[in-house]
Amino acid sequence: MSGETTVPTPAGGARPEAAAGTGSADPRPVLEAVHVTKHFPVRGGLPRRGTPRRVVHAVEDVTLSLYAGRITALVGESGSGKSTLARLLAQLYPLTGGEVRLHGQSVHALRGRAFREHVRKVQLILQDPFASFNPVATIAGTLNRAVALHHPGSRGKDRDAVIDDLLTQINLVPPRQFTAKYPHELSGGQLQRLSIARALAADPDVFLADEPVSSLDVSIRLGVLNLLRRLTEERNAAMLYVTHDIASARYFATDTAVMYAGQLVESGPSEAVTQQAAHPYTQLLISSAPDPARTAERVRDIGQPPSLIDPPSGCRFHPRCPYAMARCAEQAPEPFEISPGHTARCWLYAQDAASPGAAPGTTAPGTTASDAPAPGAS
Ligand SMILES: Nc1ncnc2c1ncn2[C@@H]1O[C@H](COP(=O)(O)OP(=O)(O)OP(=O)(O)O)[C@@H](O)[C@H]1O
Repeated sequence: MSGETTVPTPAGGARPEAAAGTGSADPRPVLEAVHVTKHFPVRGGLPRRGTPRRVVHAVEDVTLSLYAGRITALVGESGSGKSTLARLLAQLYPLTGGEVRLHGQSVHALRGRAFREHVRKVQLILQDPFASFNPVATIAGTLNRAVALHHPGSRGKDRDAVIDDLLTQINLVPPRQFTAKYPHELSGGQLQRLSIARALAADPDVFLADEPVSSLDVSIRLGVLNLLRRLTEERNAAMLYVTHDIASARYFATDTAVMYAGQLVESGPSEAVTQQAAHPYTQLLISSAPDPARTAERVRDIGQPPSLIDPPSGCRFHPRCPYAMARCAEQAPEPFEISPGHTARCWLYAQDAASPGAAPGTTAPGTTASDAPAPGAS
C-alpha cells in the first residue's frame, strides 16, 4: 500500500481544531497496560470432560502506555476488544494476565480504598450519556454527589462554587440556568458534557473516553471532542480515546493504536499510523472509512473478524490478509519498528522478509508474488 492513503475528516464533518498537543515533557507513562490479557468464560453449555473450558479471547497480550497531555486513540472494528481494554485499565474487570500500572505502580485493586483511589484518578466516560444519569436527580444533585465523593471536606457554598466552576469548564453557562434541570431536559451533547464535568469533579490524571461522541448527533461531535482535548491539555491529563473512526484519530489524537481481534496490530504517532499505515489491517480499515470525496469503488469490503473463542493461529489477521505467507498462520509476529515510535505486528516487516520502509501493496521484498496468496487465503 502506498503511503498516500487518503484519510477523510472525522465522521461528523469538520476537523477538530488540531491534533492534540505534544503533551508534557515527562516521558514516563501515567497509565500502562503491560502484556494485558482478558479471557471471558463462554456462557452456557458445560465443557466436555477432559476438554478445557471455552473462553472468549477478548484481549491478548496488549501493551499500551498513556502519557500526560497526550491523547491516544484506540481504533478497531466492533468486537476487537477496545472497550474491554478500557475497562481493564479502569480496573472494572480482573485481569487474566499481565499488569496495569498507574504512575509506574502495579494496580491490583478491585475493591476497597485502593480501588476507589484508582477510580478517582482514572475516569471512564461512556458512549451513552443518557444511560449514565439518574433521571430523577437534578444536575446540581448529580454533581453534588460527585463533588461530595471527591471533595469530602467541602460544604454548602464551597460545593456550589465547585459545581458552578465545573459547569463553566464544560461550557454549560450560565451555570445557574442548568443546575435545577433534569437529564431529560438536556440534549445529548449537553449530557455528554455533563458526564465530562462529573469526571472532572474527581480531578483525574487519566480520562478513558469510550466512544464519547458516537451516540451524538453529527453536528455536535466536534464541540465535544474539542472540549475533551482542551481539558486534556489544560490539565496535563492522559486520555484514551476509543473509537471505530480512524479518520477522527488523525485529527484528534497524538498517538493511535489499532486493535484487531483482541490484539494490538499497529501503534505510533497518529500521522504515521494514518498516513503511512503499515499493517494490512490498518490499511483496510482506512480504505473502508467513509469519505464523501471518495468514489464508491475505493471503499472495500473488509470481511468479517474471526471468532474470539477459536481465534486463528499465528497472526489473527492472516485469514483476511492479502499478503499472508505461510509463517503468518504458524507464528504470531512481534512488533516490528517501521519508524521511530511506529510499530506493526506483521511479518512483512521482519528483517528477513521486508527491507526497511517497504510496505505491502507492491510485492514485499523477500516475498515473491507466489508467496503472497490471494485475499482470504489462509
Ligand atoms: N462481559 C463479557 N462476557 C463475555 N464476553 C465479553 C464480555 N465483554 C466483552 N466480551 C466479548 O469480548 C470481545 C471484545 O468485546 P469489546 O466490547 O471489548 O469490543 P469492542 O472493540 O469494544 O467492540 P464495540 O466497538 O462494538 O464496543 C467480544 O467478542 C465480546 O463479545
